Amino acid sequence: MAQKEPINVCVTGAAGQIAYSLLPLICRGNVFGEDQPVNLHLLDITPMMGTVNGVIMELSDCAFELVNKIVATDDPMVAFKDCDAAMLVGAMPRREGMLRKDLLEKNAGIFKVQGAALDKVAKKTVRVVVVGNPANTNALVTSEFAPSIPKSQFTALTHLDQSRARAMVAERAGVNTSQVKNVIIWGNHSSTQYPDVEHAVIVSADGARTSVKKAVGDEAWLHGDFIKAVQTRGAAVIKARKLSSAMSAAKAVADHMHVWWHGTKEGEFTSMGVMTDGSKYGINAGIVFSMPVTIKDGVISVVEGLEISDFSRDKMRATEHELQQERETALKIVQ
Ligand SMILES: NC(=O)c1ccc[n+]([C@@H]2O[C@H](COP(=O)([O-])OP(=O)(O)OC[C@H]3O[C@@H](n4cnc5c(N)ncnc54)[C@H](O)[C@@H]3O)[C@@H](O)[C@H]2O)c1
Ligand SMILES: O=C(O)CC[C@H](O)C(=O)O
Repeated sequence: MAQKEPINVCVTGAAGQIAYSLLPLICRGNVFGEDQPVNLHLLDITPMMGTVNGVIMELSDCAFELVNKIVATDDPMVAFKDCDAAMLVGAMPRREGMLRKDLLEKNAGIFKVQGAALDKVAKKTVRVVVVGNPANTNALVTSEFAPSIPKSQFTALTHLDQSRARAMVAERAGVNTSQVKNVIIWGNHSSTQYPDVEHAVIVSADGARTSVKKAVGDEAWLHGDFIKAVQTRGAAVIKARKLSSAMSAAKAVADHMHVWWHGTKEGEFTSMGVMTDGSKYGINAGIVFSMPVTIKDGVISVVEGLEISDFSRDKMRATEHELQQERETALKIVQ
């Protein structure tokens, strides 16, 4: 069988923690497929290039068969050249005691520069996932500065929140995580996000579907401690590790891009931050808001027509409000 042409995959923040767990997943074929060769474009800032070279030495020592070429650079114009996929990880993580606002001030500028570079040199079909926090608003900034690339190509990572929610539900219901489907993350990758199980199901080995509500049988938990635990899980990891989540974040980035590349399964949806156009679930236009989506042939479509309870509506409003405020602050910073 003829070998596939390599695709160009950029990972920013290549010297950092998340990249260290993410790169092996890409190189083993866990993201783009086990038959898909990759040219890796690794971007970091100038002082980190020594570390990036060490990472490249290790990648070489792994002898990954799918790696065709590796380019290491501190120049976004080189990193994004002809890119098919861009994983924008590089940004400062929050440490204990830091506020979200502090991160916006520190990181928004990075995404202005990278958006402008993507605009000039990446393929117009490039699939971008923004991981660096605040991920939703950084995705918005990236897209603002890349006007020649369709807004549909910019997404923010909320897959980690989805995985956290599925794992918590699975544990509570006494089932395997793989059985928990269609949990939705609405809104911001922050403590206002709304992990919604009102449409979620547990699928048994014979294909029977039971609502999560029924399987868990504890609405007070689902409406209370469960939501809080998902919303604050990132902070809990920082408190315990004294470092931001990295292994789980890398797995989530890989899963996010894998589903974008290969599509969602029949009857299933996944959540990601997408640019709003004002026509879905009453959420205002112009923010990157996590929604349930299906994906076919690389095209992301928001799942429409889900019934939204008053409880859900209130939670969605709160996270929408936070994103609108972040948007205002960010656009002032990068103007
Ligand atoms: N969305 C999510 O679910 C999620 C989950 C975990 C972490 N994060 C975020 O991901 C980001 C990275 O986390 P980490 O633990 O890998 O951090 P890290 O500090 O270990 O690594 C970040 C890397 O980015 C690099 N960097 C900084 N500015 C850059 C620029 N302009 N261009 C390219 N690279 C640059 C740094 O030099 C560093 O090597 C943080 O903002 C963190 O908060 C998001
Ligand atoms: O900074 C935070 O509170 C969260 C860090 C990271 O995004 C995560 O979800 O683990």
